[in-house]
Amino acid sequence: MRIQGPVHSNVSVIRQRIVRVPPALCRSARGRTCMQVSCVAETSEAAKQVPKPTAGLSTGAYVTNSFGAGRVSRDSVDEEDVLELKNLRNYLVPRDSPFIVDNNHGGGFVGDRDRIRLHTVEFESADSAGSFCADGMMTQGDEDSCILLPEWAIRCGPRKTIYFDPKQVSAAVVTCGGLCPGLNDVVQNIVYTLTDYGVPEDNILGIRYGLRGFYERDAKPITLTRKYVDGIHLKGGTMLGTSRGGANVKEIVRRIDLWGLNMVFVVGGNGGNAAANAISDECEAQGVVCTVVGVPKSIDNDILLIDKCFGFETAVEEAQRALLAAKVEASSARNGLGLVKLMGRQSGFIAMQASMASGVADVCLIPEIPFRIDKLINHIAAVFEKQGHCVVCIAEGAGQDILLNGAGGTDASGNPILADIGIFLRNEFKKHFKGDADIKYIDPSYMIRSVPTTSNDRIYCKVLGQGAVHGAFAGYTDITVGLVNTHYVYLPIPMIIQAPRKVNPKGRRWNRLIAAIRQPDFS
Ligand SMILES: Nc1ncnc2c1ncn2[C@@H]1O[C@H](COP(=O)(O)OP(=O)(O)OP(=O)(O)O)[C@@H](O)[C@H]1O
Ligand SMILES: O=P(O)(O)OC[C@H]1O[C@](O)(CO)[C@@H](O)[C@@H]1O
Repeated sequence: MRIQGPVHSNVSVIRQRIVRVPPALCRSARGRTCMQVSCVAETSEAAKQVPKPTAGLSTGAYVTNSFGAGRVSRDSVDEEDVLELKNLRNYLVPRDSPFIVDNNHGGGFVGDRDRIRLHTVEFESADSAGSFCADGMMTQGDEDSCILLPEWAIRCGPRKTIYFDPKQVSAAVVTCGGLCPGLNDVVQNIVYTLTDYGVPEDNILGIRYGLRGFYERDAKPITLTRKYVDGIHLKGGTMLGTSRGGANVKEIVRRIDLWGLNMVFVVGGNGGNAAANAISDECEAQGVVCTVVGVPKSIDNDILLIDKCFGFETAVEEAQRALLAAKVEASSARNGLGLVKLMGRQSGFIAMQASMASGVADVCLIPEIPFRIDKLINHIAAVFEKQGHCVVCIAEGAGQDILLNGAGGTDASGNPILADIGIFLRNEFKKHFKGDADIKYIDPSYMIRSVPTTSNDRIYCKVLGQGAVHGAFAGYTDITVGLVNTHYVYLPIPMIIQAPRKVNPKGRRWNRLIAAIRQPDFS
């Protein structure tokens, strides 16, 4: 549907204002400055200086910084202390959900004001581990990048009132970026849920080979019927195909308009969600009424706020197998050194979790924490001394600063092309230990991300696929769906794409690992 003039989505006005946050919120960040939200020191004098909410800004309402938001008061939470979502409801006609006849199979519905708490831990003091940025999220893995968040996020799920006539829906599904276990599962469940609502099968398009498939002549979209997607979850990869680059947003929106699409589902990572956001903005600018919903996919697990991305658990399962193989090889040789390189361009979640899960890693190196080769080699020598062999796990993005000839440049999507730290380390180890160590190097990267999902991930993908469609029928746009604090929520895309999520070097998870493997500081 096209309307005259730009679409002004029915989002309540977001007030661009930087606030001084009252002391209660700064308990864990005493005296520090949070990014874009200045925290007031915890003194009564400072407390007096906290400005009163201005007219129109009700107590407990939230105020935004770049996109995140700072709570005004913990004690006066009201409906507005929530991560707001854009919607197109002003341009759509509300109607009953088709599932209302049997009360959604007896299971009931989710209300628009159902919400999930974002701040779940109450810390005793600023000394408690993880207390810094307790009421927000860190975008850079360091303390200065803390962005405060409101108290609540809107709950994901089916609504009693929907804003599209299912018979009039024309939808498209696209997968983009690198592979990740579960892509097919998500596509399948989007198709199943759309047709459950009553969307005609002929009206569901699968876009081929990523975003370029919207407009490239040699990759025509396919029609996604239930039969077509039956059983695709048993295979790895994506039956739609994927690619990097090719995000010509104007051209994409031209096709959306031409084909009369009113729902677009983008299954992608930080890049794919940035594309979804750009498409949503362009639709708005061109007056094209089309809801754009992201499903966050990242084998690196680097999406802000989301507990874990789909496919990540499967990836860890596969990755730890490589570590187990390295252990067998290493422990069968005198001074055996098993070196495993895992994916993780900017975030070391796979390496950290696989190291922890395997129980065999002696060293784990991740992009977030710099290391010195001499210190690393000294430690490996000490491990040889103690147990006769050593297993080292390294994320591909680790140690880029020490590589003499970085690969440089960017891929078609603008992601940095990394130099191969695995090969580099193997050569350094060979140079140093000469014949005194038996080095086995394993790089299972593409094997890990090409497998089908484990059962937990399969279930997760089902919920995400269903949730994405429920969100679209609810009239929301520019949203993504994910698990946050173990509940399913809708999040505004601009909030999650501010930066890739990183391992917190001072967080409990990393701390647990280095304590378990007795890893010293290599910096
Ligand atoms: N800022 C952006 N605006 C519009 N499109 C973008 C933007 N960033 C990336 N894209 C597009 O989104 C698509 C996916 O991006 P990218 O290749 O970076 O993978 P991703 O979605 O981040 O997944 P992965 O985690 O596998 O890297 C590409 O087609 C890319 O051109
Ligand atoms: O070789 P490709 O397909 O560009 O993907 C490699 C990248 O994709 C990811 O799997 C996900 O972003 C990274 O870990 C990795 O660096």
